Amino acid sequence: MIYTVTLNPAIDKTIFLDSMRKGEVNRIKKVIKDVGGKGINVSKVLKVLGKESIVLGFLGSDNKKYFVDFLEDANINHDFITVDGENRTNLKIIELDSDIHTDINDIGFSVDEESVNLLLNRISSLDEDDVVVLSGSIPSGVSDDIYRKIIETIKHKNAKVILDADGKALIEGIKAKPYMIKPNVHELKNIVDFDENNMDSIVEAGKKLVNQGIEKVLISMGELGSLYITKKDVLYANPLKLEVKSTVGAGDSMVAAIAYGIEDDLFDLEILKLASACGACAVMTEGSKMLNKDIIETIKQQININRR
Ligand SMILES: Nc1ncnc2c1ncn2[C@@H]1O[C@H](COP(=O)(O)OP(=O)(O)OP(=O)(O)O)[C@@H](O)[C@H]1O
Ligand SMILES: O=P(O)(O)OC[C@@]1(O)O[C@H](CO)[C@@H](O)[C@@H]1O
Repeated sequence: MIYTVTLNPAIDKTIFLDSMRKGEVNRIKKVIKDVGGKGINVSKVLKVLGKESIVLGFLGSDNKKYFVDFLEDANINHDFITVDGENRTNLKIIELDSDIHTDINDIGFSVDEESVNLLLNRISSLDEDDVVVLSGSIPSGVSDDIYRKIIETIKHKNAKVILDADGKALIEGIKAKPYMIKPNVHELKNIVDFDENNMDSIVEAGKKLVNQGIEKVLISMGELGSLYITKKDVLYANPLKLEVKSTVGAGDSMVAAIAYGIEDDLFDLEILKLASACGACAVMTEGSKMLNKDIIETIKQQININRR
């Protein structure tokens, strides 16, 4: 089974306006709302790909129904620990005149120690060979080394953990040597030093992490495509020229494809192809709405993978 963990779910509120004028009243032209949070997004894409998963994590009691109704309508399994407070609303601002996209992510609820222990217990009961996705920011009250603790709890069971985090959560998390990580270039900068304008230097940074014991590193580089680095191989996926509707969830869509590929024992090349198609499809989709499987299949045919 694939488990996704979302410690800090979010309602993604995408607002469209002509341009943002600081210090003035700005009028919104259009709003869309989606149920989001990185792990939840991964489970949404897995559903589209035809794969079952279970969403774990924390869910604030105040607006819990909005999330539960969405997940149940979409037939996505969930088993959250309910905590006091409200799930955050993250603003995704799209300025139509300049096509600038800005994210303003809220802090979210605070979690008590008892709830953290309940989650750790729930995760410790996972089965051998499960695939576990740990992604997104850590709410207040939860320590920065939570992902490290979770990985240490389940690693001996042969569970394969994919970690997609930023800052201290990533720095701490990689100490437990997850099976795979999916940093973007900015996140990678937090853990290794390299020249982001030089592809060879980015590859070397990925290799350094593989040599430290992380088996696979997928580095997403936005409009420049992505690199998939293992002990045996360095694969590069060319980007496609796309109409960018929203990059929100592009990384999560790649992570979903990786989880799918790991569970189905796909070759790395196939995983990267599917991940790139899912990432591209997310970019072509408004907000963090559910992707379309036919579009993913069509895009997959256009992805070129080169060995480096
Ligand atoms: N502007 C773009 N044009 C074409 N493809 C893109 C673009 N932005 C993203 N992608 C595709 O989506 C993948 C993931 O994007 P990105 O590197 O921005 O992930 P991310 O920063 O983790 O995203 P997020 O945190 O918003 O989910 C890229 O590797 C690429 O395949
Ligand atoms: O604040 P975090 O947890 O880092 O990121 C949260 C978030 O930006 O990630 C998803 C896109 O990847 C969105 O659905 C959500 O709003």
